[in-house]
Amino acid sequence: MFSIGLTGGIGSGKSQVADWLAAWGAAVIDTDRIAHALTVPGGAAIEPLRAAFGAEAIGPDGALDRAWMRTRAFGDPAARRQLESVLHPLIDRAVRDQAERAEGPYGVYVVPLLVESGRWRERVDRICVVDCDPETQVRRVQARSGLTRDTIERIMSAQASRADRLAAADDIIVNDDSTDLDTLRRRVFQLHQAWCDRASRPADGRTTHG
Ligand SMILES: CC(C)(COP(=O)(O)OP(=O)(O)OC[C@H]1O[C@@H](n2cnc3c(N)ncnc32)[C@H](O)[C@@H]1O)[C@@H](O)C(=O)NCCC(=O)NCCS
Ligand SMILES: Nc1ncnc2c1ncn2[C@@H]1O[C@H](COP(=O)(O)OP(=O)(O)OP(=O)(O)O)[C@@H](O)[C@H]1O
Repeated sequence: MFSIGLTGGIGSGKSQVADWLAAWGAAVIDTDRIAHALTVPGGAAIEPLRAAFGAEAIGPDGALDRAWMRTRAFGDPAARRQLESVLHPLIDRAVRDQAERAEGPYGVYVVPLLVESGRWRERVDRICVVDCDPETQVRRVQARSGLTRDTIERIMSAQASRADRLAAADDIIVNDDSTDLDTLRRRVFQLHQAWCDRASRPADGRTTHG
């Protein structure tokens, strides 16, 4: 299936873009959602995380204590690597399972750490970056979650720079401070049409008429 890797920094607007693409029929596989599903009570990552980080990592309800883990993961690179070494193989397996069942004109993998991981370039046909200035990222995430500026900046500094992300992009969706939701939706719809068109052509890119 023709596939897009959709990425962008925290608060750039990936989920908003992915929600529209899913509503228009694309097969969306979201690694953030998978990561959340793995860490609910009884999720496949709970016992491995308890073993790696101790009982404190798991809340009284049996779910990952996200605030506890956020403080560790974005305060200490070694803790973040340990968390990723537990979660990323499980996320990868779930992505492959979902991809086998995916149906639609094309597939979209939503991957916050796509540029950072380096493994996605050969797995997707195009990389699409949702681009946003850092100040707008902070403002949006504060409005959405109430996290402090300091925490948001720590998360941003654990991610690829805006320049590195843009350098990896085949397609760019501008979603900066001056972009309202209607404008964003129009930009995303144009790309959706281009991808549907591209996906319906043979792999060598030729179009057959008549
Ligand atoms: C540390 C955790 C518990 C914090 O949970 P919290 O509910 O605060 O954040 P949430 O999971 O909704 O992530 C919000 C955003 O943070 C960023 N982020 C998450 N994990 C990472 C990471 N390892 N490195 C850099 N940025 C990250 C992404 O932009 C993500 O969209 C959580 O982010 C987590 O489990 N991360 C490890 C899994 C992972 O690497 N996920 C990202 C891609 S699959
Ligand atoms: N152009 C826009 N105008 C107004 N609000 C927006 C715009 N783009 C995104 N938002 C809002 O900003 C917040 C962040 O967007 P979204 O959750 O889609 O980002 P994300 O890239 O998925 O973030 P994360 O990496 O944290 O998962 C959301 O509350 C979303 O509704």
